[in-house]
Amino acid sequence: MTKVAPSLLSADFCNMEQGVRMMERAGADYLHCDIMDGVFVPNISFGFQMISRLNEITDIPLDVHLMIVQPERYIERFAQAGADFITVHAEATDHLQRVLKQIAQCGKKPGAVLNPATPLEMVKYVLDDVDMILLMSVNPGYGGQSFIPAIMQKVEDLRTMIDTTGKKIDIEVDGGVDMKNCTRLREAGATVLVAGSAVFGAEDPAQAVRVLRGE
Ligand SMILES: O=C(CO)[C@@H](O)[C@H](O)COP(=O)(O)O
Ligand SMILES: [Fe+2]
Repeated sequence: MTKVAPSLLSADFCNMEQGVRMMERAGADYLHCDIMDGVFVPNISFGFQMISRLNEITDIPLDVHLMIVQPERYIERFAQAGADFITVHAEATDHLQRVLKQIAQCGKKPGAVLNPATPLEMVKYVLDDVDMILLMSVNPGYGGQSFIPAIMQKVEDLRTMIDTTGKKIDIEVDGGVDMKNCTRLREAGATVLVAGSAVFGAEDPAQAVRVLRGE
């Protein structure tokens, strides 16, 4: 079944716990935590301390999306802070396979992330090393952007690539996911949908989560 990971980037940063409780009530499967360093992306969000506190206050698995250069420098710190999934951008490291191994060695679930213009070839030879591939459907850095339509085909192509190997790897899609494109995304093969504005901006977040999940 499709999982929904609301992005805390769309929560009120002065009331983060309230945002977490709202997502617990809404039935979120994961909490998506966007870590931005102001170098890989033109924005700065939050870091270890936030992950650590989130881990203390909730049982929902933390899906930590690292938008930082040379993520290998900080894997242990995010693992210790309580991340469950750690995803790293293929564009941000020269040694993707090594970083994915490092995440697994820390006992966490590794994922590779591709920006919209990055070809699927970049993950073709690391499929043994991931639990998840995250396809960005906006250029990373901000919430509330519009879904790039070409990514629908990319999801289909990645599903074919994964299925031909027989491996069980989640396809997560992040950026501009909403009620209008979620059905097609699930049909294309997405298994985890990240949604910031579509859930936090909804009148009824629980209903939004159900629609995104296809219930
Ligand atoms: O990683 C990112 C942005 O860089 C995302 O996780 C956004 O935070 C998703 O927000 P919406 O596009 O769903 O509003
Ligand atoms: Fe994200």
